[in-house]
Amino acid sequence: MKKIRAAVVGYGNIGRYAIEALEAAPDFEIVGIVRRQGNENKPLELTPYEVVNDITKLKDVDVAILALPTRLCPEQAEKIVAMGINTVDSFDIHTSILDYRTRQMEHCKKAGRVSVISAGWDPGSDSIVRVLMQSLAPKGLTYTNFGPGMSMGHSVCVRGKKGVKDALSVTIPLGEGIHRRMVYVELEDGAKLENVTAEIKADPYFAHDETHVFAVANVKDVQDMGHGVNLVRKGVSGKTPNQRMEFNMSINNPALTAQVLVNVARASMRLQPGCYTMPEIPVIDMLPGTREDIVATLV
Ligand SMILES: NC(=O)C1=CN([C@@H]2O[C@H](COP(=O)(O)OP(=O)(O)OC[C@H]3O[C@@H](n4cnc5c(N)ncnc54)[C@H](OP(=O)(O)O)[C@@H]3O)[C@@H](O)[C@H]2O)C=CC1
Ligand SMILES: N[C@@H](CCCC(=O)C(=O)O)C(=O)O
Repeated sequence: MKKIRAAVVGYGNIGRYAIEALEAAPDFEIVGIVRRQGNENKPLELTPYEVVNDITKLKDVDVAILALPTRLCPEQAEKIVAMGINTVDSFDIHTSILDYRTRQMEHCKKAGRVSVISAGWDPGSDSIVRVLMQSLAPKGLTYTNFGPGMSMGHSVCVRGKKGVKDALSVTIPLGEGIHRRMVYVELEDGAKLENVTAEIKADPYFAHDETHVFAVANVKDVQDMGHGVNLVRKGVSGKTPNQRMEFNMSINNPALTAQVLVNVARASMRLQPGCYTMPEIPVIDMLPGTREDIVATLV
């Protein structure tokens, strides 16, 4: 059977784990990796692969996994679908997802291609669980409690601030979906902690949560990629109250996110042209194999 030809765009945390997830998948082949620096200082583990600085240099790519900082995804998704290549990404600014989907829908329909956006674990697989739980108990309350653990979106956001060499943002659950942000920054020479703190607190990633910023000598010494979620809903099925449901996971953040990106890259090959979020995709299409085998074994 013809394998799905995937490219990975960006070789940071998610990019590295995306390569591993693609290598472990039975139905994918890696066409190449797109990096800002191209082939320069190619890491040893990428020896078997073509590394380029522009996706146009790779042949016959079916789907591009955008392992880029969230804020760069919309622009790249627009550019890459216009080349006739499907895209998947883990864009995680929840308040901007609908706008992004609306804009990317137009680009996908014009190009006759598919984008799956905001696919990771949150937004992503948690979004599917929230939709499912709400369908099981249509009236009620759902709480998404993260961590404690490293939020990659928040860490990437802080790393992009002036005066910051490296950063780690840890999410602390306070209960009922409320979180505290503990941010550890390695500052550039001459940068002032108070200026960096003010910039972080003003960013939409942090503006609505209690946030504390600390300077550390070396972020690598305090980093841990573990994270997790506790999703709970209590509500009413029909007219019957007290229905309580819960979903928990404790994970390596980039490994889980990359696995989901590979799953939706697969699903993208089976969808009609358009832009989708995860609850809009049949979950069965995220697995390799035939629908018949999956129905026979998992339904
Ligand atoms: N939805 C979800 O559940 C989740 C979403 N995410 C999202 O994934 C995103 C990526 O996270 P992560 O892999 O840790 O990020 P990294 O910073 O580790 O990697 C991003 C890579 O993008 C490339 N890149 C291209 N342009 C730029 C630029 N201007 N600045 C910085 N990097 C650039 C770089 O690769 P190169 O040098 O090779 O060009 C870089 O290594 C996060 O922003 C987060 O929002 C993360 C976890 C979960
Ligand atoms: N989008 C997150 C994954 C969900 C956890 C989260 O949003 C948080 O810790 O705030 C991330 O970037 O790590």
